[in-house]
Amino acid sequence: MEALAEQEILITLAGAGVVRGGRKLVSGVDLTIARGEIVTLIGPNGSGKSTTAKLATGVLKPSVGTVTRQPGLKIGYVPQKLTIDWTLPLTVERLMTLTGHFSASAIAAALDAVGAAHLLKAAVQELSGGEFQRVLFARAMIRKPDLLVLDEPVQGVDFSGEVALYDLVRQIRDTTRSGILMISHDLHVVMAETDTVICLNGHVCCRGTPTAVKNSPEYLRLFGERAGGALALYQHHHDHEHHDDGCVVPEGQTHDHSHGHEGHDHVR
Ligand SMILES: Nc1ncnc2c1ncn2[C@@H]1O[C@H](COP(=O)(O)OP(=O)(O)OP(=O)(O)O)[C@@H](O)[C@H]1O
Repeated sequence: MEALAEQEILITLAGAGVVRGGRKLVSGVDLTIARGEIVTLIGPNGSGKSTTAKLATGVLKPSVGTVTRQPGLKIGYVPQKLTIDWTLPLTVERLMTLTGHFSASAIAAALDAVGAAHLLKAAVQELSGGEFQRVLFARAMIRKPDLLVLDEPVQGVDFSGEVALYDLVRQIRDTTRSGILMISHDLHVVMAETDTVICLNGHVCCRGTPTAVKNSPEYLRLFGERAGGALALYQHHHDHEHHDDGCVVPEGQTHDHSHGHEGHDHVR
């Protein structure tokens, strides 16, 4: 992340809370999301992750505190579940146009950006979990959002698919410079590239970099027994270089703009 003064803040929640039927669903939430920042919400079931995301996106209004969004902010949303009539045939191409009219070239570009260009004519019913998530990413990104909200992006995806999807999230952040708000329903796995983890338990229990949260007494108190004291960080290191368009430079070729990357492993 850039220095604080240079950050373009997209959304600010200040002391925000939601009360329903006299009950506080979530309270006292302070958070900002800046352009190019990845913020991940974690917490047990019912701790207020979805409610906080809804406050940020404007689906819910705060009962207490304030929520400020940059004027004209465009938000792309990747839902946790999509209600589809699985008995009706539906191609990826058609799914992309269900919620808006987009040109064939815009659809092709959005699918290409998530590595799913070849799936244009595929039946949605026949996609793997990881392919389906990629198509949902493309569907959210086709509007070129300033902020992408991902509700459990790796749900129903096996480990190698999970690694690839986290890579894709990082790549989307790097290429589009959108802000990313991620809800992780898995308590213990957070993308290491997350700039800020916010751990909720009806209120903000702790926050910081993944490493800071992993070591914080509040996190250990909240999840210690179940988590075995470990917040697993998915990490990405490079031993390859990228062209300016993000493509990997083939082995044996050189690229002027060295990224200074070292080592390549995926750890979680
Ligand atoms: N519209 C609503 N009216 C009343 N209570 C609600 C409403 N929406 C959510 N809640 C309650 O608010 C609390 C926070 O819910 P929320 O969905 O934000 O949690 P979460 O952390 O996203 O949970 P999960 O991991 O289970 O999805 C829960 O106790 C939930 O039952």
